[in-house]
Parts: sequence; C-alpha cells; structure tokens
Amino acid sequence: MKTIEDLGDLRGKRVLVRSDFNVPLDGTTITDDGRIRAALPTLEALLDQGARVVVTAHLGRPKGAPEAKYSLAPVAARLGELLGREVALADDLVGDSAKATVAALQDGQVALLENVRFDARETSKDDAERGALADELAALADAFVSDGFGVVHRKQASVYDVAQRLPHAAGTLVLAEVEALRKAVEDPERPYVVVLGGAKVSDKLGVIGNLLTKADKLLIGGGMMFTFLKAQGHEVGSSLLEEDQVETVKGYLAQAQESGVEIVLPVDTLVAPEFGSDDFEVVAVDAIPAGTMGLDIGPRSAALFAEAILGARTIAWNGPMGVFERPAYAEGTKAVAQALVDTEGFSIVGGGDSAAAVRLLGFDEAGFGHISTGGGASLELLEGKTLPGIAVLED
Ligand SMILES: Nc1ncnc2c1ncn2[C@@H]1O[C@H](COP(=O)(O)OP(=O)(O)O)[C@@H](O)[C@H]1O
Ligand SMILES: O=C(OP(=O)(O)O)[C@H](O)COP(=O)(O)O
Repeated sequence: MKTIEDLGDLRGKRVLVRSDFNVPLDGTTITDDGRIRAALPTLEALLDQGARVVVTAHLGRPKGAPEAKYSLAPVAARLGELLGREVALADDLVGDSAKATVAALQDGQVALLENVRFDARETSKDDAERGALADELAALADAFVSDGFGVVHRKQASVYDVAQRLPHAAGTLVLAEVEALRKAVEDPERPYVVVLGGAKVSDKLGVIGNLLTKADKLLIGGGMMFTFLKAQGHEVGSSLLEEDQVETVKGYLAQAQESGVEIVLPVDTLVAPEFGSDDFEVVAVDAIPAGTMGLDIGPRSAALFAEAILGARTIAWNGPMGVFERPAYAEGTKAVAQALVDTEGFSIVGGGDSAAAVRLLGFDEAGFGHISTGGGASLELLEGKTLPGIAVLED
C-alpha cells in the first residue's frame, strides 16, 4: 500500500481523509473518544505538511437521509479539542456548504464533512450510484487518504470508490492495524481462541464459517449467543435473535463437530423483562423465561470462557458479552477482558464498542496485545478475506 509520503509534497493540496469516527454516544456526549484519538497521527502529519484536510466519516447507521441524532457535530468539537485547532463542520456532504467550507480552507487547516451516510449513495449496492457520489467527493480534493480502519471491510463510496478516482494512500492507522493483525492471521500460535459477542449479529455470523477453518475454539456470547441457543433447541424469550440464521447456525455447529473445532456456548445468562430493568436474574440457558431477554452471560459461563482464554496462546475478541453500558450487565464482559489481561497468550481486542468497553470498564490498554479500532474489519482480516477498502489501496 502507498503511504502518505508517496503522495509527494502536499502543501496547499486538498486531501480527503476517510476516518472512522463511529464513536459511542450518550445523547450528544461522546462516551469514548478512542477512534478520534486513533485518527490523530494521520491528520497531524497532513496538517503539519500544510495540506488542506477534508475529513469524511460516518456515525451510526442512518437510513440515507439526515437525522439530527447522527450529526457529526459532537465529533467535530472533540476533534478540534484534541488537535488544538478549529475544525469547521460542513452542514452537508457534497453540497453548497461542503464546497464553501473546502474552498475557505487555508494551508494547514481542517474541515469535517457531515455524516457521509446521510447520502443513500454511500452504502448503495449499485456501482453507478456509489460512483456518482465518489465523483462528487473526489471533486472536493486532490488526493485521498484512507485511514478509517473500522470501515475498510465496507465497499462504500467514501471507502472504496473514491480511492479509484484520486491519487491515494493508506493512513498510518490503516497501516498499523494491518501490520498488527496480519501477524495473527498468518501464523497464530495455538491454541487459537476466538471470542464473539456484540449486537451486529447478522454481520458477524457470516465470519464464523471461515473462522471454523482457522481457530481451535470459538466462544460465543453477547447478542450472538441466542441464535446459537435457538439452533440447539432452546427458547430464548425476547432476546436478540436472527430467526432466519438459525439453519445456518445449525450448519456451523455440525461443521465444528466434523472439523474438531469446539464451539463453547454459555451455560447461563442474565435475563430481565426489558432492557434497562433492574429486575434481573441469572438462569440456565435451557430455562430462559418467556418474556425476558438475555442481557449478559452468567457467572458460570464467564468462568468457562475465562478458562478457555487462559489456556490459549492467541485470542481474538470481538463484541461485548452483554450490554456492558449498564453496570449490572457488564460482569461477563469484565470477566472476558480480565482473562485477556491475565492470559500469557497474545490478545487482540477488536471493535468500536469492545475497545470502548475495555477502557470504560477501567482496564489498562497496555494489558492487551493489540486493541483494534475495527471489529468487523479485524474479524474479516482474521478470516483471511480480501477487504475492499484495503485491496483498492494496493492497486
Ligand atoms: N445480549 C445482548 N443483547 C443486546 N445487545 C447486546 C447484548 N450483548 C451485547 N450487546 C450490545 O452489543 C453492542 C456492541 O456490539 P458490536 O457493535 O457488534 O461490537 P463492536 O463495536 O465491538 O464490534 C454493545 O452496545 C452492547 O450493548
Ligand atoms: O463500528 C464499526 O464497526 P465495528 O462495530 O465492527 O467495530 C465501524 O464504524 C463500521 O460501522 P458499520 O458496521 O455500521 O459499517
């Protein structure tokens, strides 16, 4: 991959940077700014050279139209504080406001475009639609730097198509992530254990087929566990469930058995009648009461998972074990994080929320082998897949 240095002298040049600023928010308060901090080295390197930096990023999953709760305004403010410079926020992505904001930039100044997913073309499956948006984005800049590692697994206009239209390079975050993760991908020390959880169940179920050919053990917690429990014939109440994936998961369970890979599922879970309720209890996974939802793995499961992690030489973890944002449902995630710190194996934590969980629960980042800013992206790299946002930079 080309680096920023390969782009030559960037003084006075308009450089479009794709960052991943998909940070956890409580209203308009950023609860963990790790992804913004991770973007700073590239932005500072460009600004120090006198480039005019235009940043594009997404927040959440808006449905292709502006929605106030997904505005990047809190991110612009935090980025300005961290850079120690004013960050102009355009009201739109490629409209009059964006054009005027970019035109007003002086050398060494930075602007942020409003949420790229407010434009439905960003995530379109249609090449021509994405291409039309990429043309408009490319018209705002002289060069493109891809540094949003958390989105390089997405074939989206601001990640993939725009790179085909401008001289391009990988930013320092993308380079560092790929280097750190490639080591684990190519020759993981064994036993190699992968821990999966979180809420993006349909996305992440897709990686399991390939992981079953790589890992020795898969530990499944978080929102993902209920589709597995259902596939085993258990009732899961009102827990997060991908009903249409139950058959696929049955296939994974059979595949694992044939190939000698162990899939470790929780034996107990913390349930409550509704999200946020303090009326919770721990039940066995074959006794989830109707009308309750599973919000964390239970203590027996946490001990089981910790034991597997402590016995491993390489551990990749993506996705919290429960709704860790509420202390009452954070114990499973804490236990897994603690085991990752205690193990003698090399540990990789991936994902916006998983990395945030580690910090918010008070763990020292130095206790982990690598904390990746990308969950889906790091998992797909670990699967051995070619990621569109990386491949396009290798051309
Ligand atoms: N049992 C569960 N039910 C619903 N949501 C859950 C459950 N367990 C974890 N989560 C949620 O998963 C979210 C993180 O998922 P995800 O985005 O997949 O992880 P990451 O960003 O680390 O890749 C957290 O906000 C957490 O509250
Ligand atoms: O948060 C992200 O990914 P992650 O939850 O897999 O770490 C990225 O910003 C990608 O977001 P997306 O999964 O909505 O494309």
